[in-house]
Amino acid sequence: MEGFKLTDQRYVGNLPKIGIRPTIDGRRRGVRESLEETTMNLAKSVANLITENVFYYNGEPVEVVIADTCIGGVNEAASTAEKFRREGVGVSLTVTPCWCYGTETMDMDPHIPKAVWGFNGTERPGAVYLAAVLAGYNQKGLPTFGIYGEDVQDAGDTSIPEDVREKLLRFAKAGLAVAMLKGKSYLSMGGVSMGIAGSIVQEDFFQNYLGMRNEYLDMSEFIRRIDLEIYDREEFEKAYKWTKEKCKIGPDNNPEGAQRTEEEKDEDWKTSIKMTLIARDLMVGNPKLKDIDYEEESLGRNALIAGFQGQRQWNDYFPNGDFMEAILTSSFDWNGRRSPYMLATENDSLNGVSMAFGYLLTNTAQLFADVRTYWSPDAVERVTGHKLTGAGKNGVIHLINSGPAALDGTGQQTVKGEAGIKPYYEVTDEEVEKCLEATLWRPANVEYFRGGGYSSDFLTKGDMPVTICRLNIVKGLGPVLQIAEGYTVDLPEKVHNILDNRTDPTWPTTWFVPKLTGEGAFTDVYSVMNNWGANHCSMSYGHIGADLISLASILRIPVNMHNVEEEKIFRPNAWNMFGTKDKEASDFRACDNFGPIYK
Ligand SMILES: C[C@H](O)[C@@H](O)[C@@H](O)C(=O)CO
Ligand SMILES: [Mn+2]
Repeated sequence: MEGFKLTDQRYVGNLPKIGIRPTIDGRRRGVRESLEETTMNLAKSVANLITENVFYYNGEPVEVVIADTCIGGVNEAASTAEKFRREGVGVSLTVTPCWCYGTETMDMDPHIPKAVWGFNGTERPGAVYLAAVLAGYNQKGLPTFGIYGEDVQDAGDTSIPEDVREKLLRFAKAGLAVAMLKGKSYLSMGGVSMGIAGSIVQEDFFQNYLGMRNEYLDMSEFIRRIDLEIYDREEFEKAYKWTKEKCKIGPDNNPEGAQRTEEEKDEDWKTSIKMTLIARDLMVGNPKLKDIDYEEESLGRNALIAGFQGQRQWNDYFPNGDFMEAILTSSFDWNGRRSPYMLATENDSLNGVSMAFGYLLTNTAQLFADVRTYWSPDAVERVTGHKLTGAGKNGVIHLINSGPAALDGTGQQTVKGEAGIKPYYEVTDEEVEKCLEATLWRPANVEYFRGGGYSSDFLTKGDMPVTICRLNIVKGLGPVLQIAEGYTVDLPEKVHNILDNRTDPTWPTTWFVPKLTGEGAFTDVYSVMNNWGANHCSMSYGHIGADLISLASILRIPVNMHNVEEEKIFRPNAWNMFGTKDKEASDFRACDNFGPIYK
């Protein structure tokens, strides 16, 4: 990102780097000398590929560290490991064009995601090393991705073929996501929301699978901070002014007698803004709080992910969390564009993790939603008189929740000339305005939210490639991930209005259709809905199913349902040893065998 300045160093410590390990045949007096330059050049071209294509959440290019020397044996392997520790390397990528000594050159750190690229040449046997070292990794229980290009290259060729490039980048992104999660917190603001199992925080899962810690607070902390004005008061004034200018208040849908008064509504608006400031400060701290003598509060909880219970106790008495959730999960606020915060509605921690997966792989805002209704073509026709055609012809799934989805989900940003969602550092000021313009803030439904508040109401533009995913936990099995790639759909206005009015029209709607494969859970649209494992999903822009699969495999989370093309599936080499015909079943066996990384 040329000219991009780091504005937002929100987590404790440095961001994890990617370490490159050029391995070499250790024999001096001829062999090693003849290979030094080629091997180091290979490392350098992989480093360039990564810094040009992989970015941290804040838009900075990912930092790459190359071993000081080629690694010809155990001494150099140990020095490299030492350097990587010193430099904060979180992902390891070994490259070689030649034969080297497998277990003598391996990276033995069990907590660092690993891949090896064995150059496909024949003058020197890089592919032979690849096979030998992967056998070593498998034998030692250190799952490692193997990268072997399909076409033979000439010795000394430093170009990276397309298939190799795709795998290197997929691994780099997935590995980095794993490294980014490690050491961060999930902050549970409140307890279990309305009996939603995802808001029962499973500590063992966070600790063993993600390397994260769990932090908790009671929602009364919001009251204390509101009453004692423990937030940046100048920022509050700025935010209030901004929202008055930019946030369009929509019609009140409550029956007349039940509507909140204008004074109550203005107070709700102010409280909603304060909740937003407070939730953010609770997650990541705010140096400004130290200036007003709240030094402890200024530190925050190092939370990469948080959840807000809201319903019931809070929302029964105070304004709901919709404004807070929608603004924090978006790519902008009154301070301008900034990276989104992963804040799960209803404290659904498992959906919060699903959001974080999508976010860390793409740097884009995620849409938290209820997977509300499958509308079959027949049901739509019965209710609206309209026969669905085009992308929605096989039926549509209504994604809608009580107003927390990121405003980026309006689809008002442009990617290659089409509607899309971009990382905040690529979003333009004009696109921010368009997202705000496409959103109405509707006085909350007071039957559900007795304390009032404001729900964001928008309709997602159609034709965007998107992926929904969801992490579930099954007793005895552990975590499982489900993934559905598909598209957002435009319905005729009249049809949308009739269907939307059957739910709560004050909430944001996305019409979603999965890509169908005609098999299993993707036989038809109904079967996707019918196989969804919980009430929520997280939606990410783009078809990122293959990236999610690679990420899940590093975390040893099996994928129980996906519609990703077989040729894009990329998992550690060991997975092949659990069976090659039925990849879904072998994934379960491999994950079970290796178990969570941080156990
Ligand atoms: C208002 C309702 O309680 C909604 O919040 C409810 O449908 C859900 O979102 C459940 O996940
Ligand atoms: Mn919900």
